[in-house]
Amino acid sequence: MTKFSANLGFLWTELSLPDAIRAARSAGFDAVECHWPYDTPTDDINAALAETGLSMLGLNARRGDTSAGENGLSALPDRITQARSFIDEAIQYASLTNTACVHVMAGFVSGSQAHKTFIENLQYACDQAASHNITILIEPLNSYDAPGYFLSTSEQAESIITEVDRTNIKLMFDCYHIQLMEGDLSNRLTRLLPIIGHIQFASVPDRGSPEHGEVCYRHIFDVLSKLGYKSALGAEYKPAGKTDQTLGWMSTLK
Ligand SMILES: O=C(O)[C@@H](O)C(=O)CO
Ligand SMILES: [Mg+2]
Repeated sequence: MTKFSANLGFLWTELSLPDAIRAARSAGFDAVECHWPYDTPTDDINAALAETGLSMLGLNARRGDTSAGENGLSALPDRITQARSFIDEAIQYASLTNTACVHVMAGFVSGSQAHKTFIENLQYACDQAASHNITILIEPLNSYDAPGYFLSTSEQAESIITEVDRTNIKLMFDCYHIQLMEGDLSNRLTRLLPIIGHIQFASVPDRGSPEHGEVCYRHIFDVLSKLGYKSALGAEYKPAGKTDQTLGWMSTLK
């Protein structure tokens, strides 16, 4: 039976994070994950997790000045100090909430200096995270939604992971982004499984609930089940309306 994690960056966004955790439990999710939880005290998160019995699978380091369009700082050569302070903050928050993974975002930049900066910041993040048993994730984003984002394909992520050369760095394989950029999801999931730390999904191309669109998630989840993948899959889609009214897929895709 497939397990699902509710991505609270997109689902139940009208609720506070603790109440969204409770809503995810009531809806039958097996775990939760979020984007940027920093306005919520860790005690409130922990109370909701304890009450529901759910665990938090992942959170993101801050992205920088989002009003100026920033989307991560970790590959920006002139922002290393701030990028590392966001990494420290994310690891601290994850450690206090027993969160398994921290997603470190690269940002809008390109070139060899950016590549070097991203590698070194990721090595820093992995070394800080190791003693807390936290895994660092990197996620390729598609170039329709995030044009100019430094990391855009699973192939680039694979070579970065090799170069970072730490045991606690993995790929966040978001089927939505990877279908838009590269396709061939079944073969790619199979080949990349050893370096995958978390999987997310949404319909393609509209990033809605997963029962429609060009990807047959029934097939993808069967592939993962045959591969022995047991971790909860992250439902990271933008609900059309109230989240509770978009969950019909949960019973058919279980
Ligand atoms: O796919 C996404 O957008 C997310 O997983 C994320 O972490 C923020 O960009
Ligand atoms: Mg994602």
